[in-house]
Amino acid sequence: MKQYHEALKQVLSDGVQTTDRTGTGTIAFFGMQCRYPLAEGFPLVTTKKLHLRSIIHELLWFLSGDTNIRYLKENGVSIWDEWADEAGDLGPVYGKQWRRFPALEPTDQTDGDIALFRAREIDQISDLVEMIRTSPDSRRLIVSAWNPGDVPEMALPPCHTLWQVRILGGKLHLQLYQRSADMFLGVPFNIASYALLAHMLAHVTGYEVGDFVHSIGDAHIYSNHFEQVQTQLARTPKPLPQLRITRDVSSIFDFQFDDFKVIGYDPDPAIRAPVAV
Ligand SMILES: Nc1nc(=O)c2c([nH]1)NC[C@@H]1CN(c3ccc(C(=O)N[C@@H](CCC(=O)O)C(=O)O)cc3)CN21
Ligand SMILES: O=c1ccn([C@H]2C[C@H](O)[C@@H](COP(=O)(O)O)O2)c(=O)[nH]1
Repeated sequence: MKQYHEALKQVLSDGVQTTDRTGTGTIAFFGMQCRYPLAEGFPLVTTKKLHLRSIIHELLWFLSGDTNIRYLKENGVSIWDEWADEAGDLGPVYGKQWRRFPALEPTDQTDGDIALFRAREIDQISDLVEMIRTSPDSRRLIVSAWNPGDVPEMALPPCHTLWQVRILGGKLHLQLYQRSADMFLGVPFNIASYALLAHMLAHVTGYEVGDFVHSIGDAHIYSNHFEQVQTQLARTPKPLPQLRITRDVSSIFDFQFDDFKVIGYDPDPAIRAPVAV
């Protein structure tokens, strides 16, 4: 995970102090890209202990189309608690947009001089897997969580905004555009989550895993994470663990928590930090 350490160092050295929505204050650097060749190992940060459990459950929850934190809570995952309402709802966030992106289809009917449209929902994940199978040379393999019409209804507008898959040389590559990145708390989760997604997609479509490319808009370190970042940067990254999918799964929606094993993860101790809400 040298790339992640380099990214933290770049924010510290080239970033600019700024205010932000949460009132915490950050050092921010705009526009960066890191590449993680997934064949070299699973990109799980080793210089602090990460809960892969939370990461796996969160991804399965996105893929199921759920936007209520009930499933996460039942599985001991608390990372979304601060943003949910009393009923546990987050509004039309990732799960909704990935699986049921709202769209309007024109009809040839009218009501007086008003044109009538039919409401439909686009399952971007099913469509993506289908497109990988039928047009593997496509440059249009895109999933968007950013839906301007729904943003006002969301507890938090999507940070991981849009991602693209590309099949090249028998390998499945995945690039994420993340508009806003909490480099200390969120980013280690985001890297592992999208690397896991690339493994899952490669598994169900029969490709080798290629690179995970992480493109970031606003890369920031919160002012109450500076000490933690120094502690982490003083540690030396260890060899990466390996991810094994232990069952032959044919649908992207059939994965279960127990299908994933991480071998050889030997992290340094966890580093606690407050999350900016
Ligand atoms: N400011 C901020 N940063 C984020 O990373 C973030 C948000 N807000 N809002 C929505 C989600 C929630 N995410 C979170 C929230 C908390 C942790 C966190 O506290 N991580 C701890 C412990 C995690 C655990 O319980 O497993 C860590 O040490 O990594 C991580 C990601 C990522 N996102
Ligand atoms: O997956 C995630 C989700 C959220 N974040 C961080 C990035 C920012 O620190 C906040 C969101 O605040 P905005 O004002 O909406 O940008 O959450 C993350 O890093 N990863």
